[in-house]
Amino acid sequence: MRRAVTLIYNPVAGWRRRRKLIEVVEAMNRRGAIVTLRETGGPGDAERFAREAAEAGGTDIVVAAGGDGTINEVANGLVGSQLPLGVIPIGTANVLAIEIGLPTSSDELGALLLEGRARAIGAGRVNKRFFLLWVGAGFDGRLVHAINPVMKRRFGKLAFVWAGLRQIVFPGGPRLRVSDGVRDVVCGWVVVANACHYAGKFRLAPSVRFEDVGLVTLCVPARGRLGLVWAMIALALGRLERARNVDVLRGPSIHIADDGPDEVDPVQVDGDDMLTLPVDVECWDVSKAPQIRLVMP
Ligand SMILES: Nc1ncnc2c1ncn2[C@@H]1O[C@H](COP(=O)(O)OP(=O)(O)OP(=O)(O)O)[C@@H](O)[C@H]1O
Repeated sequence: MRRAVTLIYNPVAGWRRRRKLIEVVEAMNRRGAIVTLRETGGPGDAERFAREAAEAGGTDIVVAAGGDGTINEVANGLVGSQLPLGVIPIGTANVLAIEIGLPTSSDELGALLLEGRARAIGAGRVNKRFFLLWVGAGFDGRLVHAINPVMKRRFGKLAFVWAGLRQIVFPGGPRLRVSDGVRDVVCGWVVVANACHYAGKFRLAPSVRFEDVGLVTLCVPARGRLGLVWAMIALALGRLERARNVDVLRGPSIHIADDGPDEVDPVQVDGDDMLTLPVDVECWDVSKAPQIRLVMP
């Protein structure tokens, strides 16, 4: 059983879910764990805290308490160490928690973090940075870039809906060129997925299982209003991956670039506005080192 827990907490993640965090910490304390809390003050802190915990030693697990962006940072900080990564999902969308089926009961989650098995997971790398869920450009890169953090904190998922509607009403995103070395596709929205779920419980890529090796790249034509509305409906129905006008690439390395005039095109990584085009994405399966070890049910 793990006893020494480093808890990296993002106080601005999520939407009124602090109660959940307290309950899980209490559940771990009841089982004899000693929890050291580190609160982030801005982007980059979670990754640095995780790296410091790994270098200092004396901790059995590093737990990310926040949303998918915080988990991404902690995972990147732990890469190369043998320390397991645990998750307390208190973010806005919490897609990783849905994907791996984390228990919703705080007591069960506390027990899992201390006693659950840590498994090496397949992931992806984008411009040498690890991601667990997806990399997106075009429609969702712009959407995440446009989200106002104050609105997100205040209105939670509604902030995404609002930003999405704005993208649909005022379309005109970049033309993207996506290549896996074999095929070259031009589209308006691309998502490279290591997970099935997307933006909550939507099933973006039903053929992907988080536990399995491999990335799936969906190239969606959506640029104009009608195309975007169609893509949202297909996403809501879980049909995007199988739609006839969506090109699906399964190669292990993907290059994404702007096909139009020079613009700065934002790229979302695990739901955070993190990079700009062009990007190189590669599959990082469990046979490669270093690894990320995640505590999963
Ligand atoms: N004290 C802070 N002030 C402002 N931003 C912070 C602070 N600490 C961390 N951040 C940044 O907050 C961003 C959002 O965090 P995170 O993704 O975990 O939450 P979320 O967006 O609410 O959840 P989700 O990704 O599940 O929708 C991250 O990019 C992180 O770097």
